[in-house]
Amino acid sequence: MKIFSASQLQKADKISIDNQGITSEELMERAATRAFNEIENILDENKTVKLFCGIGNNGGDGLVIARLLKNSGHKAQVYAVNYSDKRSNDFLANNQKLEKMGLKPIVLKAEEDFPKISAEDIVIDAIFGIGLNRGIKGWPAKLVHHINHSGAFTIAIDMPSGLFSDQVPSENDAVIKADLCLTFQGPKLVFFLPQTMDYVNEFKVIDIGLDKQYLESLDSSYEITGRLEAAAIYKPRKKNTHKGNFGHTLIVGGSYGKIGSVILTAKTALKSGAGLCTLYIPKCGYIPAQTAIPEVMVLTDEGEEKLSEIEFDLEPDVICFGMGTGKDLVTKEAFGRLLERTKKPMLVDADGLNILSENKELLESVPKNSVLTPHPKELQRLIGEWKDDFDKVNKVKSFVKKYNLIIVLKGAYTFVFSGEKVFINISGNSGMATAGSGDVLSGVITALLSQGYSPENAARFGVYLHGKAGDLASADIGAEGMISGDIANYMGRAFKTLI
Ligand SMILES: NC(=O)C1=CN([C@@H]2O[C@H](COP(=O)(O)OP(=O)(O)OC[C@H]3O[C@@H](n4cnc5c(N)ncnc54)[C@H](O)[C@@H]3O)[C@@H](O)[C@H]2O)[C@@H](O)CC1
Ligand SMILES: [K+]
Repeated sequence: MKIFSASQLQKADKISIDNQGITSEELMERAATRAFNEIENILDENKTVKLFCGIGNNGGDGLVIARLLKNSGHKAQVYAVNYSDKRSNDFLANNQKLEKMGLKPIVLKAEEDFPKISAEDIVIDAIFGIGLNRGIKGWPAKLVHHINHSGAFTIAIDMPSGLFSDQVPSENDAVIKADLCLTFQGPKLVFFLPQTMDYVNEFKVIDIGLDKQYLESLDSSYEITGRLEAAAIYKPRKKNTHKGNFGHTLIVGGSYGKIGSVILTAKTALKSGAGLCTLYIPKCGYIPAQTAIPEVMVLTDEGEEKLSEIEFDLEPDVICFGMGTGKDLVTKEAFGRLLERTKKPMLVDADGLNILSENKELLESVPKNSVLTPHPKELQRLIGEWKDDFDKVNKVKSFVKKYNLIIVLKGAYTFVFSGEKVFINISGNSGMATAGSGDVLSGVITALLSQGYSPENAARFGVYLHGKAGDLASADIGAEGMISGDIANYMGRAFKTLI
């Protein structure tokens, strides 16, 4: 699923109206009716709905919803948030229809007019949608705070009012905090960025029937990775195969006290379908690794406690480097030599990334199309500071183009940057914020690379599977109870959900 900008959606509205031979009022009726159907599904008859309508088309949607609520016998109070006297045509048309039914919106013009909102009420926010072009100021801003402080379950129509679709609000801007956002046609980029995601606790996409062909023709850098997209990438195994078909992964990492990290990565690689897996670790890790995973082969470095040479006599299909290595000079130098010798795309994580950040000249030697998996702090060390999330996204886009790499930026929504594209993953949960979760992610992506997935698909699919395995683990044992080894243990079941 592509993510469209506000201007693309506004244009798609117009084109759909023309192609379908309908009026904009009819499109509004369709969009708002579908939103109403969702609202009705979760409405409890005893609840009072307080609808706050702006005076543009987002407000028009609110008025349609008010009419439908009244028709189906719900208790609804409708307020027109009169921040200006320039009402849109479709707002006016729907206001008339509502008045004909004997329901006249109460006009709010100042703070004295604000109604009491109790925590038991349901608020529908139809004040501003994608037409927002400046921060909300004055008494409407106070109304937004009044709604946010009420404790009422708040449903935003299309966008939480005050949230821009293409910029981060400033600290002084008033923005609705929506428990649920019913968003038209597709989610907006700001729903996924760390600085703005908290305004949308949950969102549901309402298909308002815009012209499919036109939408498909639109260019967008941003795409969602959900179940459908993951299933399209998945290549089920053929019957006539042997372990050699699924590749040999070499996982290089670990140091004294941090052998667990590479063990987790290797275990996950095997549980994600890698045919063979060899661990390359300092000597001190030999017994723990052999004991923890009998299926893995273990090679040891000359170094007792840290990697110092990285010499091996095998031809892996993919090399993964960096978890638990530390950044010692001998390790850095051995990593540099490994990069020089490696031609196939590899995966670099954790201290591997920190070594690259401290020795930027090494970035030129990272094989093209390699996958780097930083968390935000590691990313900052790699690319420098950013002003806000939009600036960060642009900086990462330039970085991946400059070095021909793929960046997996880990977070509540993990972003995969590849060429012009940014893929936003929607599986996963807060239980995955636990030690070693990143080591597991490296394991699954490495295993997919070894099985012949392209680096972009391996990154995108691996991130999805990692999140899905986390969701299955959380459903069974709870977000607090799960540890990263559980994510590895649920990997097979994550694949099975795609069959
Ligand atoms: N035919 C269509 O175009 C459809 C539009 N729909 C709805 O229409 C919405 C967009 O409607 P509009 O373009 O009328 O815009 P909004 O309803 O979001 O905003 C109304 C107007 O307020 C003004 N404004 C913006 N920021 C302001 C601020 N901070 N303070 C005061 N005034 C401000 C702008 O002039 C803007 O056009 C969508 O989000 C969606 O809810 C849907 O009904 C689907 C169909
Ligand atoms: K809204």
